[in-house]
Amino acid sequence: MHERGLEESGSGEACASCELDAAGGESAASSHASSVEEAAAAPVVDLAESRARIDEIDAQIIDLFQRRMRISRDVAAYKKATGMQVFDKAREDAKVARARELADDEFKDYMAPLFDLLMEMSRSYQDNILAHDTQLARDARVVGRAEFPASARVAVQGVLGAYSHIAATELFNEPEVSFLSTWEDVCDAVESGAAEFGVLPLENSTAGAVDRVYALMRSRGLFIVRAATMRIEHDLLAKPGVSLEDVHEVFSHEQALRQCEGFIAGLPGDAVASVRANTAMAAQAVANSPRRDVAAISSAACARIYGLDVLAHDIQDEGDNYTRFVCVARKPALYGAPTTSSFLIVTPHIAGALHRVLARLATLGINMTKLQSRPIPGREFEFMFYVDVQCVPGDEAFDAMARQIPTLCEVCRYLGSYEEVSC
Ligand SMILES: C=C(O[C@@H]1C=C(C(=O)O)C=C[C@H]1O)C(=O)O
Repeated sequence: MHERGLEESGSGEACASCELDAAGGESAASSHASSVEEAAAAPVVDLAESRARIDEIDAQIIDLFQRRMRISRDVAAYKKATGMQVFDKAREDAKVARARELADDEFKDYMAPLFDLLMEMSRSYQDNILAHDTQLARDARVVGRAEFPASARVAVQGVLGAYSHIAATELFNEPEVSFLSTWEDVCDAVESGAAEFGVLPLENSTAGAVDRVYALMRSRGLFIVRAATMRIEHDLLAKPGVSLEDVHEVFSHEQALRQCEGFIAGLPGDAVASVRANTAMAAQAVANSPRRDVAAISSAACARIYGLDVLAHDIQDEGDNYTRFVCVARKPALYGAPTTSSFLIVTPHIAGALHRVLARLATLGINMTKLQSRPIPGREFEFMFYVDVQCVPGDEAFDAMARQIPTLCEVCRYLGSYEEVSC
């Protein structure tokens, strides 16, 4: 009964545990190995022979699978002619329930994952045949290739020496930088054309996602055209001649202060932490202060800009600290050698909706490098997802994905394809 349907003709295919039953009078292989003597007495099933039998069955599975998929093709044609959706939940639920009924008790629980996979492949095949012309596919078709510009008008939030400014100078050889007060202002400048590009921090390896920047990626129509990961090295800066013993107050951005708590606690002069809007402003405040007992946690670049000395270098308590910045523009473009694409999706609020998206990426052989969930404003307990994948327009996998993934989502917005650089 173990190979019901496939072996109806009774080709003599026997079950290994039945053979053991016959030979040793026991039903489970594990009990055969319960003692050394019994294990020695038990007949060992030949591995090569078992594998040869598995190979034979697999050949039949392949044949049946292909027959099933060819029928799926007919179903796709029917759905195209009648305008029916590819996914039919009621039919799939009934199929899994029936498979559980047909399977022996021992194998019932394998039926749902087995049929989920079979039906996912059948749906993927149908979606491919239907070649949906989605907005994502249209956006990807028009995105052009170009060299990344060496100089440009670039907007950043903060002041001279802020990490976003350093990122802008790493991304562009000769940026003409404008310093704005907020990330919203940076997006406004890019949208209005006042700046060609904006540089925004998207995530930090210790502090996590920068929620407000993610929200802007959703609400604004901007595209990522490059990403830069920068190792953040926090330094302690003070006026020339000030020593570690003199420091009684340390200025910095609250995240930097948190990342250097242990260092501050270990300072000889019982120093207290004092929050500033950002690390560059902290350096500026030390430079402008008449006091000689203050220091700033900031960057080596800010030491040069504000005429301060580096009292201690690389002072964060824990290992490496990276921030990933994105360079955004009004239009998508493939600059240099892009490898990563980002998009934002909202899946239907039903069981398995996100699973179907992830399964489709797996079916298409696409490597997903990020999945970030954020609440949808105004919709309680519903989430949108930011997805990064390792393929770009023009790749066969991307083009298939662009036609298929939007059909599984309520919203699927392309956020751009870009090269990832480190600085
Ligand atoms: C093949 C069909 O399309 C899809 C795939 C199914 C399958 O592979 O069995 C079942 C339902 C649909 O989600 C169908 O509608 O019958």
